[in-house]
Amino acid sequence: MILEIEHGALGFGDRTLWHDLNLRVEPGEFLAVLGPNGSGKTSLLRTILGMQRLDAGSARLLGEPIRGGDRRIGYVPQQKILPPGTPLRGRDLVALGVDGHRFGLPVSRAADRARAAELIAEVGATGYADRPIGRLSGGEQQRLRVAQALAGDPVLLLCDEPLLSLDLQNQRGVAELLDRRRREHDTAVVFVTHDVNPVLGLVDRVLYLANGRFREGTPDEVLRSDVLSDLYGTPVDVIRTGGRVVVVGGLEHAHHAEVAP
Ligand SMILES: Nc1ncnc2c1ncn2[C@@H]1O[C@H](COP(=O)(O)OP(=O)(O)OP(=O)(O)O)[C@@H](O)[C@H]1O
Repeated sequence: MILEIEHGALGFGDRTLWHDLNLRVEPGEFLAVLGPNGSGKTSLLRTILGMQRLDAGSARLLGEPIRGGDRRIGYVPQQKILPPGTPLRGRDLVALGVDGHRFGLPVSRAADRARAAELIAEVGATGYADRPIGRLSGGEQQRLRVAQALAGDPVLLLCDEPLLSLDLQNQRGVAELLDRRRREHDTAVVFVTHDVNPVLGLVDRVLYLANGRFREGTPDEVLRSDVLSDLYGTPVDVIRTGGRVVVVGGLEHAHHAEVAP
């Protein structure tokens, strides 16, 4: 098992984000973390990264207590498009992932350069890796961020809304990249998103956070009107149409992007 959270609880002030959270993630598994704004999705990733302590319970990576800065975890943070003037090439961004953690130590530069080139090729970015990163499209920048996250050859990849602001074609491209990684290397993927549709075909299990509670299971087990109505505590309709899932209702809680027009 890659990740195990037992009886996890987290809150801020008198607000509980989630409690009694039991979660196991197996090698190669794709877990989507869903839920409305503020339900604690990013905080869950920060907990797994060791940047946020649980109020109760335990979190383990490969059987050991979570510690910060573990290179066996790759992280694709919430996307920020970099401004055109950013004085960095795509290749530099990836190289930071390769040698950034050994800053100040003698390093084998040639080996690092070769590793960066290998990662860049893995995400299909060789053609533009030497251009200023701020001049690349959102999709191109995102591929390079994924390459950086893969630098430590992670067993677990945490992705926070990695498809945000990408067009459909780029959404598909980045999702396929993550999918290939888990199939070829058995890397587990924990993927935070407000819209499950772009990855619905890849998702093994869903963790749905809302109202200080959660539901966990396959998409068919969780993305159901009765299950989400119970979770939100208000009537919610889950509509499946044209291969998509649309969550309607629970308006004051649901994320706008999940609500049908
Ligand atoms: N360090 C902190 N101190 C106090 N409150 C915090 C802290 N970190 C997060 N919060 C609060 O916890 C709640 C959950 O935040 P989090 O970013 O995990 O939500 P989210 O589900 O990722 O939301 P979104 O979909 O909007 O990104 C928010 O109300 C946030 O303000």
